[in-house]
Amino acid sequence: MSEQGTNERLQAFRIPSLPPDFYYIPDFISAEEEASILQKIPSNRWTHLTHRRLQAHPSTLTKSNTLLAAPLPTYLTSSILPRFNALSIFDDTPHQAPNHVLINEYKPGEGIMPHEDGLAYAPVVATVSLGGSMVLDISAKADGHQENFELPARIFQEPRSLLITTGSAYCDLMHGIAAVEVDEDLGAGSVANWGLLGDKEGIEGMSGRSVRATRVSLTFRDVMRVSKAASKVLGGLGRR
Ligand SMILES: O=C(O)CCC(=O)C(=O)O
Ligand SMILES: [Fe+2]
Repeated sequence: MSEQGTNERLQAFRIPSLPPDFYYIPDFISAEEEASILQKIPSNRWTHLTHRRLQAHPSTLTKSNTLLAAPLPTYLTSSILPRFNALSIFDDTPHQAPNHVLINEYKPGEGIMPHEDGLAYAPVVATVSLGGSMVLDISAKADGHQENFELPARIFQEPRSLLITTGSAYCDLMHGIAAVEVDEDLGAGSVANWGLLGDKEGIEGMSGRSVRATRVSLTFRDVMRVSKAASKVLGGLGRR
């Protein structure tokens, strides 16, 4: 996101105290939209891993990290893409729009090891959370210098929220989710996006604890390398 692309509205959601280019927006989608998306995720496309299950739309990348061009399903785009556009989130990526969505589902006690998302994608991830809350742990890479910021840090993601990770936050940091059933010690001093949360009171009422429920995340990305070959073949067949 360039300075021009980053509009005023987005600046209000920047997570202070962290390296630049994390933005957190609570209540990005409505409860009705959340329920509708959850209900439309196909039950027969999951790949099961030890600590989560996932599916990729429109498809998994090839071995050379190429996306075979195909549209995203409309249930993932109809309410969400116009809002991304209004915030100029993908204005500076090669295709100026997300072309790939990874859906991850975590049951209580599941998580994902610290990692970085790498070079197959433009350095912008927009993550919509559905169903449950959890803490995303942010840490510096072993070789990274981030003296001005307090790392590791924690970002609390509520259901229906959007987290944008871009710029150096994408390139220089790692993220992971602890495999726990309860996130603890949540408060103003320990959660980087505390001031931006939609429901701090709910956490305070639980003395800084948040019990995990099943969480589904939609990670929207722009894959750099796209092949039109497959769609040409299919289009050609379709015309016959
Ligand atoms: O579920 C999330 O929010 C994180 C998923 C993730 O890091 C990934 O798919 O690369
Ligand atoms: Fe990731």
